[in-house]
Amino acid sequence: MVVARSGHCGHVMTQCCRKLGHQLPSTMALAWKALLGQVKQLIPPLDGSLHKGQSGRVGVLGGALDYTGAPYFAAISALRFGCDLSHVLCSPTAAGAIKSYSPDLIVHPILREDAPTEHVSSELKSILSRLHVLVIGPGLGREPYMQSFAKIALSLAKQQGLFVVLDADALWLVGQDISVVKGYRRAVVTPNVAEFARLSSQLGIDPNSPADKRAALVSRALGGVTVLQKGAKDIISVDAEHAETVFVDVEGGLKRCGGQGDILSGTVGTMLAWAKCYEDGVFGDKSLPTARLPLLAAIGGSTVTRTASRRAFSREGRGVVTQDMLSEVGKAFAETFGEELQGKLSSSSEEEKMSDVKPPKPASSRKTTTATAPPSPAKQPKKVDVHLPGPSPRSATASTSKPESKTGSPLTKTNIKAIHARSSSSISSMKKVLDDGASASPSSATKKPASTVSRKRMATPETVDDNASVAESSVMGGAIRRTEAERIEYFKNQPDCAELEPHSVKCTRCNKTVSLGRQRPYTVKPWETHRRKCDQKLPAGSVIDDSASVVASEVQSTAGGTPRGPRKTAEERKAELEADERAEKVSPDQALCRKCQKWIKLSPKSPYALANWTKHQQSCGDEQVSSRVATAKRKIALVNDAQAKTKGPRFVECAICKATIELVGDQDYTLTNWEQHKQTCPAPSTSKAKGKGKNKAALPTAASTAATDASASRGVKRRLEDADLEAEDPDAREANRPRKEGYKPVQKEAPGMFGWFLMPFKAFLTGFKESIGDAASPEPEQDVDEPNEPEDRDAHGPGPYRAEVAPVPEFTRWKSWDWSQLRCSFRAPDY
Ligand SMILES: NC(=O)C1=CN([C@@H]2O[C@H](COP(=O)(O)OP(=O)(O)OC[C@H]3O[C@@H](n4cnc5c(N)ncnc54)[C@H](OP(=O)(O)O)[C@@H]3O)[C@@H](O)[C@H]2O)[C@@H](O)CC1
Ligand SMILES: Nc1ncnc2c1ncn2[C@@H]1O[C@H](COP(=O)(O)OP(=O)(O)OP(=O)(O)O)[C@@H](O)[C@H]1O
Repeated sequence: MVVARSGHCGHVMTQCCRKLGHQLPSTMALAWKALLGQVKQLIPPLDGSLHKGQSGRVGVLGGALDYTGAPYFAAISALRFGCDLSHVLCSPTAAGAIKSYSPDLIVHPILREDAPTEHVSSELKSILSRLHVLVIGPGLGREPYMQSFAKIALSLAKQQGLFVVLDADALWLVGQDISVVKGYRRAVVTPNVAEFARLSSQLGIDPNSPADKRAALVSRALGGVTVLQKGAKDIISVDAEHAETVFVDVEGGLKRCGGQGDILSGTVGTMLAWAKCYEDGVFGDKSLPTARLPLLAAIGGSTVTRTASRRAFSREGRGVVTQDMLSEVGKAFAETFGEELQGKLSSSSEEEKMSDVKPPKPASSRKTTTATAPPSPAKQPKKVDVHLPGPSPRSATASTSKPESKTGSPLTKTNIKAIHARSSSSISSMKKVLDDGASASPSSATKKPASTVSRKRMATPETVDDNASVAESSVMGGAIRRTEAERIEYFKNQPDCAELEPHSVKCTRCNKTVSLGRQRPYTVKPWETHRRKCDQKLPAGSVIDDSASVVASEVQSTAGGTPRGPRKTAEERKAELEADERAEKVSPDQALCRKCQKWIKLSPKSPYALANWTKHQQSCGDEQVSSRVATAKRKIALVNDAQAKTKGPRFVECAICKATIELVGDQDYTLTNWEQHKQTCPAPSTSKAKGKGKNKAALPTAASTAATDASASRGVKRRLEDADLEAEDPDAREANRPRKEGYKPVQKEAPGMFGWFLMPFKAFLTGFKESIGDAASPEPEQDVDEPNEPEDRDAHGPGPYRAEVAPVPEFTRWKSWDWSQLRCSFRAPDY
């Protein structure tokens, strides 16, 4: 492993060759571990706390007639790596095959060669809005229509701020038009040898430049896009404000069967999906700067993919195929990041499961010949005993009662030292990591699982990091001791501190006095603990560690937060609230949210307190949650709109004038244009259609609209077309219609005395006959509008489907009733 990192004004390069294994200077090993530790911070906890989708929703765009394996490999490896949902967006020519490979994949055959671009675009937009990352390229091919859809998808992904991986034929697209990705730093390109050579020459990179610097040059030429140059060693480089290059030469398999690059794109994709969740605050502490997330994701994906390749090759040797790698991905993950991150239940059954994750057999007992894969000590599975990544502040807080962080890293004093070795700011270079790491003894860095001793220690502020700086503790729970003067200085630099006393300090944020303990003056730990709690109570966007950490400020800038300066006065808060466009009305103790029209209570104590408001805006502005409900409501409105003949998320066809109205807006089913059209349509209202003859045929019923809704855009046939309605009695569907002139009331004689007596029994019999008739009616089903496919119902929720009532049998049928039929009809159905 070689890690190089350079700033603009200097160049720091440290070599750490993993091939030397135990001979490595401990500092080098620690550098790699520190890097992996940062990667680990992107791994979501596997403790049941997250719901479906929060561990990543990955999309793979690719798959045409020739290539069905590539998108499958990418999408399934994303799942095997640990994402929750994996979608494939492909051509219908590939969809059937991909679906048949795995029921775990969600396959959207939307890239139809003959489909209007705007329809595909609208469908892409809808799907992309549900993803965390889009991998473009595996099996994409170079047919113009696939390339053009890929271009649209990339542009939509950029609009939505998605992370993207560009692989295989998507790199062809990039080569044709560099501007599609230039400057988009949430992209990772993963060229193989041939693709890299092509891309470099397209970008005008000097072919005589040093081979290990070319990835950086490509990254720079692409405006800071992360480059993962695949090869005997993977070179991962980003060259933007800060330049960083990481060489991953973790041992891979010896066979280069096709599809391994697709696996890599899937694993990097999942890491990026996690990065998105991390960035959104779903888990973790947001301490990693956004700018580094693609690089870290690439390191994680590359390391695990190569390890999976090695494991599969160890099993199968020359006969290895890419499919063999799939079952190794999870194990390679455990090998890379530690088994505890692969998920552990407390039950013994689960321990059995985890015991499957065995290190490969010693070389002598491996299937592969030792001649082709001679194992060296360094090539033994890497056992990550040291957990360098800092637990999130939350986990660290929790550690008093629970010795392991959320991500499972045991918190020992050794670890804390090692954790401290990790750079806490983007200014600090890998050199700092190495220097710090050097001070930690290698033996201590490689042993000691979490012990009760360390747990106990963790619980005692004095013995742990009562003096750690906020930057250090928030990032890694560091442990350094400071003099009293330094501690006082530390408090002075805290923007939320007031009324500092040796054993107490006031938090201006919550107005509480925080006790600093009696043991030592100006102890930092209790204050930090308080701050973390205080931070958690406030929305994530405003939880900014403004203690001068560049990391924090970078995170803050990406989270769109504003730094917390000195406490604002009521006047200032009022001004801020009034200037906030999202607030329609403002009063000292409440504000009306323009978006959801709810009054948000501020604080009864302090006027114009902003915490609740900010909190509300976060959830109200949460596209994922609220917009889905709103979209569903708009869709239902459209489904029940008789004037909407066919409809999709981005268009409606008017049943009257047959015009197709484009639904323009950020969200699907934005009905503004449609409502406008209804106002101006030649025969706009439903009432006109009713009974007047000329327009009525154009209006399908709500029921038929519902039945055809989701299928309409997908070309599924509709049953009740206009023609059917025309044939029907025009009045047949009106509930209350006036009697016509020809109406004659039914003439019936009044029953006699005995008749009155029998009446209830007759009524009962009639009802009974009818119900039997319904149940046993041998009539075949007639022209029943099939409800939407179950898939559609699942996707869009229940709609107003038409209830079909079987025709009531005639009395003649009752007369010739065969009781044996009755018995049959009541038999439980034979499934
Ligand atoms: N099962 C499936 O469905 C799979 C589908 N796949 C999909 O296929 C599509 C095309 O992808 P591709 O990489 O095969 O490019 P392609 O244009 O055929 O290669 C052009 C020429 O470049 C060279 N060359 C390639 N790689 C090289 C290397 N690493 N190192 C050195 N040279 C290398 C080599 O030329 P040579 O020099 O050997 O003549 C090769 O003939 C893409 O969509 C991909 O996703 C694959 O993922 C595999 C599994
Ligand atoms: N010589 C090598 N030794 C070890 N690992 C390698 C070597 N070359 C590539 N790899 C690894 O194999 C994986 C796929 O790289 P490769 O160059 O085969 O991609 P690709 O050609 O795009 O694959 P695909 O066949 O899916 O298109 C990467 O993880 C890479 O690290």
